[in-house]
Amino acid sequence: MRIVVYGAGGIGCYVGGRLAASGSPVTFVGRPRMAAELATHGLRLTDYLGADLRVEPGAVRYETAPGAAAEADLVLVTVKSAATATAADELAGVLKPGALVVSFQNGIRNGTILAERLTEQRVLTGMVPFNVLNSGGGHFHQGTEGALDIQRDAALTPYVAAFEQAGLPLKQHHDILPVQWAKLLLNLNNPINALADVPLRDELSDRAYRRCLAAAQAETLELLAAKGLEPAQILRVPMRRFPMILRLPSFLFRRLAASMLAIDPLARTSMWEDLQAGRTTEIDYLNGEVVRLASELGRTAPVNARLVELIRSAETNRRPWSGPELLRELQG
Ligand SMILES: NC(=O)C1=CN([C@@H]2O[C@H](COP(=O)(O)OP(=O)(O)OC[C@H]3O[C@@H](n4cnc5c(N)ncnc54)[C@H](OP(=O)(O)O)[C@@H]3O)[C@@H](O)[C@H]2O)C=CC1
Ligand SMILES: CC(C)(CO)C(=O)C(=O)O
Repeated sequence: MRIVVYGAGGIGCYVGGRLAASGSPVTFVGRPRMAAELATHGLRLTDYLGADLRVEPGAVRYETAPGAAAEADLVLVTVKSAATATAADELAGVLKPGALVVSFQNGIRNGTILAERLTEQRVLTGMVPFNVLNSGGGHFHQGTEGALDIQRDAALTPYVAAFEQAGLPLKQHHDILPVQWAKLLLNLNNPINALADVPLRDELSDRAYRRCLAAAQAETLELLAAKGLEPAQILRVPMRRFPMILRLPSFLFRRLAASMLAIDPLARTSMWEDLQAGRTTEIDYLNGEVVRLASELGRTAPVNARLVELIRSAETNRRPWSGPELLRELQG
């Protein structure tokens, strides 16, 4: 039952690391920079509940060539969305027929991109609800709560115990699409956090940034209603009530939505990390997905479209946006 993590960065090292720390045979496939880091430091996996686990350098199997996936029974795909098609083509050249492939990525279409290219394998869609902070030196920290969500499938049965053992139980769903859209509603905050250039907790404590997110979510919820798709409830409150809660004055928000601010003080979004590292972001797969949905319905999504444009421009020319400034821009 060899597990391969394909695209082992923040999420891949954390999820694969916890599986390895609890005794599962895991091979990581990723970049030479990460291979060197883990060869020196090994892995340290911590979480908001106080877990502190280690995988010693000699026990981390980190490879940089796709061929390392040839022996995989289960592949966890954890590349960013823009890299999915290339990863799928590489995997198609090496995987055994019948191998199980799971996308643990944000966005809606990664599972489809994988399935189109991996016709001899079984592809499932998963979702990671929590934040992982890559602190460097092989240390990955889960900063928020949540179980791994995944499309229900009998092929998962041999792996359920391993994930349970790793402290990452799988929550299986008959229909994963409403779960993906619920997560995407939260990820609409990724560009706002990346443009704000502050930790998530500071950003969500600022009502102007929250109103930006509320506007992006309200626009998306209307489109989903028009499409007849009800997002799943993945947090304590139904998704459709989020915009109203986000718009509350800060003293009320802190009182009524304390759990939304229960985030590691250093945590930021994966899109902030991309801008920081000078990489192309996932904006086309997040807010861009809303713009696509609007056009499919013959409508527009001006708030999300503007966020796409602002991130496109920040990919080459970055500067921090204050809350009121960003709100004016989105209302404009
Ligand atoms: N970080 C977080 O807190 C969360 C992230 N997510 C989602 O999880 C997914 C993964 O995110 P995250 O872990 O942050 O991303 P990272 O960028 O940290 O990790 C992905 C890694 O895969 C590498 N990679 C890309 N293409 C290949 C390839 N063909 N072969 C081998 N390695 C490759 C990347 O290298 P390079 O950069 O050089 O291309 C990078 O090191 C995303 O969809 C993200 O939105 C979901 C929940 C929370
Ligand atoms: C968990 C969350 C919403 C924030 O870290 C995320 O998915 C991301 O950063 O991409």
